[in-house]
Amino acid sequence: MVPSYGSDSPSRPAADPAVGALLERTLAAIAPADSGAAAAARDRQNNLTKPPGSLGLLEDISVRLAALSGTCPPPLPEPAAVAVFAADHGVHAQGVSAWPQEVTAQMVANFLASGAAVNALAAQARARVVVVDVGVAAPVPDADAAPGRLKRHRVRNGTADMTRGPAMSREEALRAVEAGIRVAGELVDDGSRCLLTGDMGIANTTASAALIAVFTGTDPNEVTGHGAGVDDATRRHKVDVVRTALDVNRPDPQDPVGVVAAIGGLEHAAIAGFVLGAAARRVPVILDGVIASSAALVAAALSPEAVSACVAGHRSVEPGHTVALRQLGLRPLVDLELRLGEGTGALLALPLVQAAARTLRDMATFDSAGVSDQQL
Ligand SMILES: Cc1cc2ncn([C@H]3O[C@H](COP(=O)(O)O)[C@@H](O)[C@H]3O)c2cc1C
Ligand SMILES: O=C(O)c1cccnc1
Repeated sequence: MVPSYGSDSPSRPAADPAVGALLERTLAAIAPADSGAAAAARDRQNNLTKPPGSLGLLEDISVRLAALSGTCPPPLPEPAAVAVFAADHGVHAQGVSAWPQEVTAQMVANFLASGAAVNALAAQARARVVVVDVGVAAPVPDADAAPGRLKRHRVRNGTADMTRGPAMSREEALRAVEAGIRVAGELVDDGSRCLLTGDMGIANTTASAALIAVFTGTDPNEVTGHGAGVDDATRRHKVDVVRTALDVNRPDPQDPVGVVAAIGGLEHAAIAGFVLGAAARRVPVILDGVIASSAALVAAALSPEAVSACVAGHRSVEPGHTVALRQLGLRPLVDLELRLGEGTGALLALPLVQAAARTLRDMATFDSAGVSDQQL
């Protein structure tokens, strides 16, 4: 069936009644974290051969993994897969990026040729890379040239300019969310036990700032950064562009799909779905930078329980990232002053998440090792 684009407003129901059903099923499948498994993990941590609490944040992560899986010890979060969701942005026409829009499609080709930072770091962390075209504005390489590595879920050729009206229709946003859910499900069905978010979309830090401003109620100036390298004057212009987009669309945070349709990107919608899909399958999802965390705000607005599946991989230098993480209640694992995206920060955190599960699973207890647990 050929989907109809651009006809329905984001505040009205989707025109195709089948669109949205997968999202509804996914939201219904997300269950609260298992407090019994969390208590068992906390208890086990306190009986392992180390001073209680000495593994710091790794202990907290191990408890979160147990609560998510409902078992103690939880399964090791491996093998891992990073999904790089790629899309273009109509707001690029407002001069908000230092880079031409074609770079999105060119970088997709680079990902498929294994030449990008995400590929190098995925090789280092032994993670699989899949690239998902949810809305690139130009042709991308033939999927046959990269079997199993390119997933075609293009909803439209980039969004419309959000300073002139909604970036996309509600139906398009739902299609992108459902593409993300599908990708998460396919990766888990293929054996992945840890999912990582990645993004590629020139101008997507502008849409991210708009999403974070709406969901956190923060002034756009506080959440808009330099992205992939704009100067200070252009950053100030980006703030004005975000303000205009909010004035024109008046997004309502009570309607998360409407918000992402109005001022988000297709990759934001898809990453929100990816997070929800991971949560429904009770598989951890490591969030990358500001794009991922702005998309996680959409997911959290649809299902607060979905945050239980999320680990914040890192803190990027984008100011909105810190604001979004605070709202999500997530503490980033590494802070290397990255400002790249693609999934790089999530991949750097992956060995730490795996270490958290492995220490909980593999260490001896005071009893089993015959070590005294009595402190002086
Ligand atoms: C060569 C290149 C590779 C990238 N990989 C990720 N990004 C990152 O930068 C873009 C967002 O920044 P802005 O909003 O300022 O355009 C996104 O594509 C993001 O993934 C890249 C950007 C460039 C130029
Ligand atoms: O925070 C990020 O992930 C980021 C920052 C700048 C450009 N792209 C991504």
